[in-house]
Amino acid sequence: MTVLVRARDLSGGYGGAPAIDGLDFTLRAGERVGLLGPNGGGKTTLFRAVLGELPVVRGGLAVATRCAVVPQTERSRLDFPVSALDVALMGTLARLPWWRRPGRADRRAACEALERVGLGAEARRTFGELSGGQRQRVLIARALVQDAGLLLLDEPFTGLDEPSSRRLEGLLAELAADGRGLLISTHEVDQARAWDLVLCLNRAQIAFGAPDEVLTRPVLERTYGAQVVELPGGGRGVMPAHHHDHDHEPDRA
Ligand SMILES: Nc1ncnc2c1ncn2[C@@H]1O[C@H](COP(=O)(O)OP(=O)(O)OP(=O)(O)O)[C@@H](O)[C@H]1O
Repeated sequence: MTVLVRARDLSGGYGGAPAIDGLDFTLRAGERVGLLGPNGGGKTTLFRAVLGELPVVRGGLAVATRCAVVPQTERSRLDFPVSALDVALMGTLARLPWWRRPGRADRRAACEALERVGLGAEARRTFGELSGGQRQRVLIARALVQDAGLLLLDEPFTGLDEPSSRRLEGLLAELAADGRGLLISTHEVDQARAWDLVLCLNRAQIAFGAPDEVLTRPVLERTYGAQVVELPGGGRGVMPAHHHDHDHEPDRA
């Protein structure tokens, strides 16, 4: 399969110590790669490197396709009176010269993308009135209109209920089957199990490979520090960083 992203000993950051250090991975067309890491682990920084927004300090990063970001909908402005179609149509702006307004063909492409994500009937609805899962799918439609071969999804399952999550998972599987690459950031271990490959990142690359091989207790503990806990009733959880970060001294008797 075509290689879309290849990182070799990649390090980059914001001028001080590297925020990502020594990354080695390959993402091919048709693959869904989960990007797992704690707060501040470098997930957003890696996205920015892939988008070409961050100078590479060391190593190499080759990106062989157009990329589009699918942001968290919580961070999107929800009080604009824009329709789902308007948001999808924004995807055409990346392709148009600055002096051209979107035309009929662009509107058709935006409508088709909304159909593709199962929201053809919601095109006229106000973006902010849609459910979280629907907004996420509109933002995916926008990325499809950008004709992106690689989608960078920033914690797309945050705040979604179970049916919306299943539906989104199904859509991501279809997009991968179409030959797109997906890089999907998440805090959640169980979410990462759903993907073809997982990249564990805590500034340095901790592991990269199939979920069964990668998501072991030692790897998770190195990814999250000491934050992996056994859950009552079985399974493992990762404590959110703010529950036990260094800001709080342990109680002393
Ligand atoms: N614009 C910036 N300038 C300087 N340092 C930055 C900048 N953005 C991020 N950093 C630093 O780079 C490191 C990695 O941050 P990054 O946002 O990539 O992590 P993340 O995994 O996306 O975290 P989160 O899950 O909380 O979004 C952090 O130490 C952060 O403080």
